[in-house]
Amino acid sequence: MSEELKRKAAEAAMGEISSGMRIGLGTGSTARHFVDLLGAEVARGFQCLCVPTSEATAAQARGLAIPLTTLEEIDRLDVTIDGTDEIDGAFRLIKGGGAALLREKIVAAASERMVVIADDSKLVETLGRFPLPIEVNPFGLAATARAIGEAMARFGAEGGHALRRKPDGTALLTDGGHHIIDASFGRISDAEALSGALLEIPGVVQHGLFIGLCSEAYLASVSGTIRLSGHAKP
Ligand SMILES: O=C(CO)[C@H](O)[C@H](O)COP(=O)(O)O
Repeated sequence: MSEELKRKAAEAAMGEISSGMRIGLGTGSTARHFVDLLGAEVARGFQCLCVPTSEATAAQARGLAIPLTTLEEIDRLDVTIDGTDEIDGAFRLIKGGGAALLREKIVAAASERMVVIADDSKLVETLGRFPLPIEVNPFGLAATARAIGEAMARFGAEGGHALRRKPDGTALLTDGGHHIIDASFGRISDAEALSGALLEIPGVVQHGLFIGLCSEAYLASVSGTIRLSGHAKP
C-alpha cells in the first residue's frame, strides 16, 4: 500500500513540470517513482535537463536516458521534486533518511521551487519524531559527536545520538565522503535556532532540517492526494 501512495504522490507532481525545464531529482523510494515516471516521459520526447541529488538517483536516471547536468554547468533549476522524512505545517522538513541530505539541500537551494512528494504519514505537527540526520566530517568525529550531544541537551532532546552504520557494521559514508549522526530529539521546538546551533559546530557539514526551501507538497493517502502550497521562498 505504501508504495502505491508514494507512486500516487509522484504522479501528482508530474503536473509541476513542463517540457524544457531544468529539474532537480530527489533521492529515496518516493523520488524513485518520480524519476521512473519522468523517464517514461523522456522516452516519449519530453525535454529536460536534470541534476540528481545522489549517485543512486544519477544511476537510475542514466538507465532511463534522462539528460543529466551538474550545478557547475548550470547554476539554477526551475524545480526540484524530492521526498521527505517529515514535513510540518510551515513546510519545514527533516530529510536525510537516505543519507543524501547535503546534495539534496544544495540542489533545493539552487531551485526556484522545491516540491515534496510523500505519503501522508510524513506530515507531522512538530518535527523531531524522525531522528535528525546530521552530516559530519570524519575528522574529529568523537569531538563533533560530543558537541552535537551538548547541543541536543540544550535543545531538550528526549533521546541520544548514534553514528549511522551499514548492515555490515561499518560506518556509512555519504556520496560526499562524510558520516551521518542520527540525533533523536523526539520533538524540535525551535527548528531555526537548532539549525544555527548545529551549523556552528565545526565538524558539522550540514543537517537535515530544510527551512524556507519547500514551497509545495503532494501528500498521498488512501482517500486521495492533496496539494499543499503556502511557503513563498524568501
Ligand atoms: O531525504 C531523503 C534521502 O536523503 C529522502 O527523501 C527521505 O529519506 C524520504 O525517503 P523515502 O521516500 O524513501 O521515504
